[in-house]
Amino acid sequence: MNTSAQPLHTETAPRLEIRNIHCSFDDRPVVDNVSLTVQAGQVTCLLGPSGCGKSTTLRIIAGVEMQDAGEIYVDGKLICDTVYRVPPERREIGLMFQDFALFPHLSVADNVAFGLKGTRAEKRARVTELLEKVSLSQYIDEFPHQLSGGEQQRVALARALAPRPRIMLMDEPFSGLDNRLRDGIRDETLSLLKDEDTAVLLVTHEPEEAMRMADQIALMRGGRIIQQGAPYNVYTNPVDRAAVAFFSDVNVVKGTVQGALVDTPFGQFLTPGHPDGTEVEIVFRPQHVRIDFDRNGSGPLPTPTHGVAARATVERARFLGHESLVEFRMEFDGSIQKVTVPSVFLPEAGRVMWLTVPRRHCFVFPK
Ligand SMILES: Nc1ncnc2c1ncn2[C@@H]1O[C@H](COP(=O)(O)OP(=O)(O)OP(=O)(O)O)[C@@H](O)[C@H]1O
Repeated sequence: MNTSAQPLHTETAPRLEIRNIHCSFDDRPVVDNVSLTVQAGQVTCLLGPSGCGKSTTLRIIAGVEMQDAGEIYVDGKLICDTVYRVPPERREIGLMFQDFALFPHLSVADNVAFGLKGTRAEKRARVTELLEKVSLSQYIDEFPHQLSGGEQQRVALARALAPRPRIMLMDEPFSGLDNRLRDGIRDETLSLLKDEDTAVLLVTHEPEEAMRMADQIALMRGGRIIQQGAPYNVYTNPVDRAAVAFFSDVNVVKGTVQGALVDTPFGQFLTPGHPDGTEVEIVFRPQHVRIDFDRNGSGPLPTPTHGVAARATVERARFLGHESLVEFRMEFDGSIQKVTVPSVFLPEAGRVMWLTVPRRHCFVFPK
């Protein structure tokens, strides 16, 4: 039996694991019992609204902020708890922030070589390799002010990746970029990160960015991770109404539980686990509502798989470029429900129509 002190499960250990991290400022918990893992070659996005504690979590992992409780492991080896602490420069972590702050007096090559060790030739080879990967070889001897914002961002990425960090921490790295540049740079960044097999923890407040970049999303609110999983699962199995609303507009229909069922104009919904009298909300997204034309007051033909249709009147309709947004006033309670249609659909105000929502796209939450 091997009795020497070995790190636990190194073979299968995640590249980065944080366990039960707490951090308070002036007795106010800002990071509250946060645990997550990131595998090598994977991108985990810490997604949440401004002020929810994302950057503080990243700074704790980088070692520039100290947690009040909890541990950080890299490849199964403890690198930081409240007693033991590997200093930031020895954590093999690459950092990339929104203001990617290249050194203005250094050439592109010297910026990328900045954190590198080894001979001149070894450094030159790594710089050349990375600049090729970010398609900037022709700028090797230029200075940062001679490059566009997108090019500077790619140099910053090459600089952060040059020492082959075990982990990359990225804090809103694309938010300073022009909208039209962003998608292309995100995709290039993603393929380079995968190529380098580093583990990436990326902070963002933009759901589309997280959906585009992440293998795993950790949804954060008020210092806590409220849901973690693959983007598809987080989007399609939200834990509460706010989790739905974080990714898209929402529609809400209210009801009261009676015998594990709630009656709504869209038919009855099962509400297992909610006692009688509980007020619940049926939440659904505008893109999941189906519209049928009124056939002289008789409504659509019954289509049980789509659910029950409810009558509504067009309040207004707008074309948004990639879709049309139609707002309906519901006959049953006068509420406004939104529907998006992925084409030009601009019915006139006052027109009566029928709305149906497939059950699989409806979420039932206690109010
Ligand atoms: N050093 C500090 N001292 C006191 N309060 C702090 C400190 N650092 C952060 N905070 C507070 O902690 C909370 C979380 O900040 P943090 O920067 O982690 O949030 P965030 O989710 O990254 O938000 P944003 O996207 O706006 O940066 C904020 O209310 C912030 O004011």
